[in-house]
Amino acid sequence: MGKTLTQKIWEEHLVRRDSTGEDLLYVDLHMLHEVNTPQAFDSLRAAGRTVRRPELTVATEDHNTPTVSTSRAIQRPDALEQSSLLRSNCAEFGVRLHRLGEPTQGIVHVIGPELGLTRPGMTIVCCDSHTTTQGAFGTLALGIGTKQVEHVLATQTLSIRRPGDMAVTVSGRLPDGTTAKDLVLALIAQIGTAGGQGHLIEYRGEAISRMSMEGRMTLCNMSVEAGSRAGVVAPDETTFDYLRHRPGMPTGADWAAELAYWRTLVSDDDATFDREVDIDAAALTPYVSWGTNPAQSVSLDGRVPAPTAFTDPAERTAAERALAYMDLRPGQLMRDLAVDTVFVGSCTNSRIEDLRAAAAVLQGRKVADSIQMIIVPGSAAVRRQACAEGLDAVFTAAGADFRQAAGCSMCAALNEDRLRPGQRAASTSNRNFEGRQGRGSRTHLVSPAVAAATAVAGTLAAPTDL
Ligand SMILES: CC(C)[C@H](C(=O)O)[C@@H](O)C(=O)O
Ligand code: SF4
Repeated sequence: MGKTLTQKIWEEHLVRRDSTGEDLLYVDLHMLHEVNTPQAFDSLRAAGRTVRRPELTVATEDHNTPTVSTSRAIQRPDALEQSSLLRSNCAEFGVRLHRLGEPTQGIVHVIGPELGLTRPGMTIVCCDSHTTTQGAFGTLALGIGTKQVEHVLATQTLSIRRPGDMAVTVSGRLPDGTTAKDLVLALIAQIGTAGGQGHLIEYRGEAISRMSMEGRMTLCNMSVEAGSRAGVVAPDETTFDYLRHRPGMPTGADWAAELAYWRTLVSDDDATFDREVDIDAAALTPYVSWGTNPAQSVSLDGRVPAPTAFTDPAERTAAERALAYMDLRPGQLMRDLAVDTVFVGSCTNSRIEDLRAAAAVLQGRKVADSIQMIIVPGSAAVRRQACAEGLDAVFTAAGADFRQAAGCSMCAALNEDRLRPGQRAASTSNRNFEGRQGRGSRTHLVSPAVAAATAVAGTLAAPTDL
């Protein structure tokens, strides 16, 4: 019987299978950031162990770091402690750390691909749920917890039960102005936040083949918001073109050999999936979230739903609670909702293509007086590229605040960038949970183009509304 892409990668990395059904997988790349890691290093030290493969372990500073300047000190004492522990732990155990201020620093899921660390067929783990992002390269990229981080540090292996395979086939083409972000919000609205639970999602179909690497990363990034352990896209010419000139890529015959292997990383025609979902790309429109989980999303053309529209009692209760928290009434037009803040950033949408999309809308326009717009690059390299293309001038002329330093920023409000209680944001991030962008904050998840159009209009808007 044929194999799926994830089966192929899994088998290639299988060290052994134990009697309980747990598999021990070899890990090709272990990524770290300041959150969730101090305890793992403490336990490692207490057990008298070292990092088994420091050269396959890479760290960056992203969650707690300031964005106004690379030289600003971290303000929150606990965040400062976490960050200094990452620095001392990396120094002690010989792990390469991409520090704030270095040209290679950035959000962990943004720098992996950028630095050529992420390659098809690899297993990648990181102490962060959105590690799924890197599945866009045909890698098995999994988020892990602190206990597992310690295990991987010590052994370079991960103990894990194999999830099922799920195919999401997106046929047809996305209409102009509808992006990977809209697709993934529509998908999660359709299948729910548990729709991918117990599965690894493979995205396939014409719309995926036509999608840029940035778009595929956005899609795979939010796979975890559908409850899935990972999202993957089979590598193709788009992937190879993205990787060809990355640092450390092989050249000549070695590149040809890599390519030949990477081309085998596709699901066989007769491979079977445990669950299949089909989506018609042509029927999609820009999507926005109205509630407090990503599944509570509708078309921008739509209205805030009434809780009575949900037949499932749990969903109805969740909708009631979300409307109260978000201060919304059933029937309100999404386009009528005014926001205070627009945030373009996060590992979902902070890459160069996202910044270009925002700049294309802001070009020759002004951010509304009522709005604060902040744009935070996903990495120092994205910022340099944006400046080289003159996007910084577009942002500044429009009245947006293009931050100096890369990081997670207002996505999770672990640094100083946060909303005040009751403030409403259009945000290109991936989570709209209660309090996610600061205590009492209200988040509407959107694409970069919708974010920028909203900044100009003052209310949720698409570029075509301007
Ligand atoms: C802090 C980190 C562990 C967390 C995650 O795992 O995703 C964060 O990145 C998030 O997005 O909520
Ligand atoms: S940008 Fe947001 S979602 Fe991504 S890793 Fe940082 S906090 Fe998590």
